[in-house]
Amino acid sequence: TCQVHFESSNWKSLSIKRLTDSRLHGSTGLRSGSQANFFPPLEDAMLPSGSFNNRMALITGGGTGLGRAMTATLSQLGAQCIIASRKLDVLQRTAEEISSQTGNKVHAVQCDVRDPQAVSQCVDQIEALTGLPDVIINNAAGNFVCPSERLSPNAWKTITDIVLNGTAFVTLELGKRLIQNQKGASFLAITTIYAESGSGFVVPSASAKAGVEALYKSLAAEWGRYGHRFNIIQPGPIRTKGAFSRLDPTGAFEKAMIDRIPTGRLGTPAEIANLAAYVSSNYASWMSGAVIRFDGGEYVSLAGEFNELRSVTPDQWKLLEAMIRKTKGS
Ligand SMILES: CC/C=C\C/C=C\C=C\C(=O)SCCNC(=O)CCNC(=O)[C@H](O)C(C)(C)COP(=O)(O)OP(=O)(O)OC[C@H]1O[C@@H](n2cnc3c(N)ncnc32)[C@H](O)[C@@H]1OP(=O)(O)O
Ligand SMILES: NC(=O)C1=CN([C@@H]2O[C@H](COP(=O)(O)OP(=O)(O)OC[C@H]3O[C@@H](n4cnc5c(N)ncnc54)[C@H](OP(=O)(O)O)[C@@H]3O)[C@@H](O)[C@H]2O)C=CC1
Repeated sequence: TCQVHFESSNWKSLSIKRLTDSRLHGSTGLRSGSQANFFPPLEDAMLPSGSFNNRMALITGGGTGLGRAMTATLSQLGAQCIIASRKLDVLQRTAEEISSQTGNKVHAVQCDVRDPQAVSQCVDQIEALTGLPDVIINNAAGNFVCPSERLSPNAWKTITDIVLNGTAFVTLELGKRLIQNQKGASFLAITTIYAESGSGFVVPSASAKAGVEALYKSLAAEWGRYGHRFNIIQPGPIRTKGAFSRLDPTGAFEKAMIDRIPTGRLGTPAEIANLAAYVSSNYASWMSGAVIRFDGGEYVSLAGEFNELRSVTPDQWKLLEAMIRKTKGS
């Protein structure tokens, strides 16, 4: 039976008490993670094979993590891919591995997106290798958790240069050349759910990702006339070495994240790769200016003022309901 003593009628103190009381914690059966069984991730490519035949795709940061997964899916669906980032050895290894699995060529091009000259040279190289791409995925990013009072000017500049300026340099350089060549394209930016809400402890990333969203929504309006679509995916937490080593270095944060995600689990790289492939494909040719949150419900879970009441047990609800019903008038 439930042994909760109500010291006040404040539901928040009740909820916090429950979360820290191990005798009660197991009793709801709701937060055990078993709800993830309702939402199993599917790992195979969703679109028909050949959906990207004769199409060229550029994926920045395509050597690792989510960019690598998107490259693998696009390549499997027939695209010729170009992956670009700073570490050529990592890019070459990924390119060879994916190519050998899919039979479609993956090119590795070194590029630091913070440097507009390097971006221009990278696009020269791409033009020579494959011609201008039909699909551009701005996925490269930098981030780390840090109290804002500890950030140096260079720390701020490093993150905002990669995320906002890097995305702008790649997008503008390719956009101008595509316009000159009268070629249409799909642009996709990978942001994050806190681009919308802001978030403490990742302030340069939050500011830059919000800027990326403004850039993409603005260009969706301006460059439709040139045949360009611009869309945004905001992922929730998906385990990658790059993200988790910098945002949850001890691993202590992961359980709390899973507990607040209504689907009871992290996302997988293959799931976001399927969504990115759809958004970048001709099946989504009417989609532009869209912001797609892909987070298992984490954002709304964090936002709702009363969502902590999930941890109230049925017995506790009986008590709460009796208290509420006893109230007469205001
Ligand atoms: C758990 C996940 C849940 C949710 C995820 C949600 C959103 C995720 C968003 C993401 O973007 S995840 C992707 C993360 N991936 C990466 O960050 C990969 C690339 N990152 C890097 O290469 C580095 O981490 C980098 C961003 C710091 C850039 O490397 P670079 O070599 O160019 O920089 P420096 O090492 O020279 O540092 C520049 C500048 O920053 C200061 N700095 C670096 N780390 C920290 C830190 N941890 N705390 C405070 N400051 C830091 C460093 O000191 C330099 O400043 P100064 O010159 O010293 O002033
Ligand atoms: N994983 C997650 O939970 C979430 C991820 N995201 C977003 O997903 C995207 C991928 O992140 P994820 O795969 O997790 O992390 P990774 O660290 O694996 O990916 C980041 C990529 O960006 C590249 N990169 C970093 N700096 C530069 C630069 N200056 N020039 C060119 N490329 C650069 C890196 O390659 P290199 O080091 O070779 O330059 C790396 O391949 C990012 O936009 C991130 O913000 C958003 C929300 C959640």
